[in-house]
Amino acid sequence: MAHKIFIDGAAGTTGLEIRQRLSSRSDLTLLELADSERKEAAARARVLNEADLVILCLPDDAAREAVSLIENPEVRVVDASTAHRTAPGWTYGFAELEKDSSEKIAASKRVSNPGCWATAFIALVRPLVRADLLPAEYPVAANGVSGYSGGGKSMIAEFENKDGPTYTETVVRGYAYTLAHKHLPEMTMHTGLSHPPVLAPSVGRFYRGMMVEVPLALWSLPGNPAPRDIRAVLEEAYAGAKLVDVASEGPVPVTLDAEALKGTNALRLHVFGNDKSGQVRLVALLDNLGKGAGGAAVQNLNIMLGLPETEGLV
Ligand SMILES: NC(=O)C1=CN([C@@H]2O[C@H](COP(=O)(O)OP(=O)(O)OC[C@H]3O[C@@H](n4cnc5c(N)ncnc54)[C@H](OP(=O)(O)O)[C@@H]3O)[C@@H](O)[C@H]2O)C=CC1
Ligand SMILES: CC(=O)N[C@@H](CCC(=O)OP(=O)(O)O)C(=O)O
Repeated sequence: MAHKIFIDGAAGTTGLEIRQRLSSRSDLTLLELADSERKEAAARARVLNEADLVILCLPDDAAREAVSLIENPEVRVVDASTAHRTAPGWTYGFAELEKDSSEKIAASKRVSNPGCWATAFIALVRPLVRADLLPAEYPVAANGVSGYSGGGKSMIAEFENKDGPTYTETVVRGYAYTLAHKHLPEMTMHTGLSHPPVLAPSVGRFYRGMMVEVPLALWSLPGNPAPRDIRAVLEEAYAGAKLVDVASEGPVPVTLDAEALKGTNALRLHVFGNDKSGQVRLVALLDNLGKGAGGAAVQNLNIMLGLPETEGLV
């Protein structure tokens, strides 16, 4: 029998993406609410408790509320918001991260979907911390640019709705100058770093796609690792993964495009190094709505329901 799935927040940016990925699948039945009911707690509570698995594509407070409305102990949850990414009792839904991540996701009733900046950063840094190439105390920084769909409907309106009150002509803008970006807690916890990284994000005038960079001065690390040591650790960490790969060491590209993986569920890691200067630039490319949100949520759903990990994805 088909598994019953409810997407709470199905009319939002992430919800629509996920709906699109699931709607043609014959192994799933989507439970849906009429537009007039989609924000009514009683109607949501009914379908939240009827489903085998729910995906929350809501602002953080509404995601917490949705979890509180679930009384049926059989219902399984994938939360795409920031609300539960470091919460006890929740499994971090990054299937490729640790050798047993997929197994833990499969066994869990509560799975939090990683943030898009966090996905890129953790993918690059966690294997290096685990291999002791990067000491947990090391002061790591990261920068990058995301498409504006990363900010959901309100940011999409800022960039697209010419007649709206928040419209902007901006091409690239930095943000998070409070040094308190909402992904920092998960970035710290799930890499094993002792301190939050310094994150310098920006958003650009393109809909989807992102590029995140972690520059490292290898000469300052214990044991003076070479760029090839960093590459070897990352290649080993993601060997066999279908959605994450380390770009092969070929001719160094002149430029990289933040939109390179838009429309895909892939996460590609690049290692650019210079042996003489003892420096590397680690770069992750992904689609914020793919492996950065909807793609990862569908991957987690597949794993939790015992379906092939990449069903409906590649
Ligand atoms: N966009 C992205 O790239 C990513 C987003 N996420 C996370 O996914 C979640 C959704 O984000 P996103 O899709 O971008 O945001 P959107 O603003 O595009 O969508 C949120 C949806 O939730 C609906 N909603 C708000 N409050 C309630 C409520 N109380 N009950 C039911 N529905 C409600 C909104 O309704 P209405 O349409 O009326 O406004 C909207 O449709 C967020 O937590 C976000 O942080 C995670 C990774 C990446
Ligand atoms: C461009 C932009 O504003 N992006 C959002 C993150 C999008 C995202 O992935 O946030 P969650 O995963 O936490 O929902 C931001 O940096 O706040």
